[in-house]
Amino acid sequence: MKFGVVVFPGSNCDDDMVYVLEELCGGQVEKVWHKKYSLEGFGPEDCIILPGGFSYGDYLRSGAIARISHIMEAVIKHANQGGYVFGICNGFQILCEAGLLPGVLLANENQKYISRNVHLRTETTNRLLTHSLQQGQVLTMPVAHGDGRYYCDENTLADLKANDQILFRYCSENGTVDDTTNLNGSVDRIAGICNEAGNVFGMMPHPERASEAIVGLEDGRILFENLFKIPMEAV
Ligand SMILES: NC(=O)CC[C@H](N)C(=O)O
Repeated sequence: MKFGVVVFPGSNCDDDMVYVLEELCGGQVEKVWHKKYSLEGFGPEDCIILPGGFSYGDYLRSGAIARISHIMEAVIKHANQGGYVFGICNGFQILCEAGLLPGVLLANENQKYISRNVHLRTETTNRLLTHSLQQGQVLTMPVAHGDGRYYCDENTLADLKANDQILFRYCSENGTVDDTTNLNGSVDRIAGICNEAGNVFGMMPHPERASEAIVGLEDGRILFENLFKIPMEAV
């Protein structure tokens, strides 16, 4: 399997993604420009990454313009055929705008850009991205966003819970989720989710910025290593 890292005007985590997947994980990676109409050369066994950044300057609404870019038609097709897609930060925002994931990312509750390390509680290990973790395991990695407040209505939240689609919630160092872990006002402290089928993942924190000892944090690499087990049946 190989990875395609989509590059939009304003993406700024694409090189970090390529570095982690290629240099640290030993994977095969190709960048894919947003103006392409197809994902030619990629199959259902390949994983498409939507990296973080400020696609189209975050004008209109984060991810709202990227969602109508040429390449997203191909990404939606890839996902609908069962292909894996992983969106990080701005990538998560784009996946929600595109309807590949439920809900939306709103401006942070405090109306400020938040850039700091956070703790994440692993909510499920039944999904490819988290399969090697322990239920409740706490990971540490940075967030860097202005529009990170995950919102969905009550019915959608009930579905996310019932279908085991919540991957991570913001928590304290010891794994508790309470008022002190309300980072940005997200519904139920949600930091990352997947679709019902389990082939589309999105999260606001940045695992690619926490993937080697030299940067002080390594938990993020676990998530990328898990993707090398595509398809889920291979786990
Ligand atoms: N690091 C990022 O991907 C930034 C995400 C987004 N543009 C925001 O500020 O909310």
